[in-house]
Amino acid sequence: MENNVNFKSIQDYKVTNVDATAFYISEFLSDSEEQYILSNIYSAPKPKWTQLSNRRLQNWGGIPHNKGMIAETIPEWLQNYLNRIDELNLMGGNKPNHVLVNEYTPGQGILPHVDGSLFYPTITTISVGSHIVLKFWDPLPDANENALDMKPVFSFLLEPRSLLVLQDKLFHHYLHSIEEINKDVLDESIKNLHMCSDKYVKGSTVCRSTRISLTIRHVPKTSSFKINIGNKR
Ligand SMILES: O=C(O)CCC(=O)C(=O)O
Ligand SMILES: [Fe+2]
Repeated sequence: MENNVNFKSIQDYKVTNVDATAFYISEFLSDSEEQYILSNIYSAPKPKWTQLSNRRLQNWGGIPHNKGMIAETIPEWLQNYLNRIDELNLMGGNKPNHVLVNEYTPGQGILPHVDGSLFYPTITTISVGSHIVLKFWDPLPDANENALDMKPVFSFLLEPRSLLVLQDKLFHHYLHSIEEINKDVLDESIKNLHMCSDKYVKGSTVCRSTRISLTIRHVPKTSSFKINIGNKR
């Protein structure tokens, strides 16, 4: 399958007008790759989906756990994209080994959170099917565990077929969320608009359709699970 972008270096895609560190690649995937990913995700058996209250998801590569992850083989259609991410050398020599697929219909989203210690601190996200706006929040210094105070600081437009990379303070410090709304206003809070296609015009409102994200990360501790069948000794 053809690769739309000839990378000189991921550094050429750094989002320079926000705190460290984000990279954004518009058109990371071709149209046919996007269709290929969508058709594979939607042909997964129904039990592969986990339904949450505000989205549904698929786990590939295993279920991350603080004691580690029992590694499951990633199918070839998906491994292909993990290899593409691996070539960018974003995970300190570790290979991406886990993919969380999230599906959001218009009006669905995800509450502010940080991804936490189960993962090597690089998040890579491929978006397909629709755009979405990812919003970042600064936790306030007097935040306590009961009521987490935070203020919105900026947002990124994630176009279909794009790749987003988050590291450093954008992994550890700022929370990220997707608002549960049907359309997004492309206002001045969106800091990567200049890196997006011209079709996304500043000040306009864009209606969401169903978006799938593939969050590709490295889970540090993995083991393979060996089943002993018929050997009781
Ligand atoms: O769908 C996205 O881009 C965000 C998903 C996310 O934040 C997560 O899975 O931790
Ligand atoms: Fe997240």
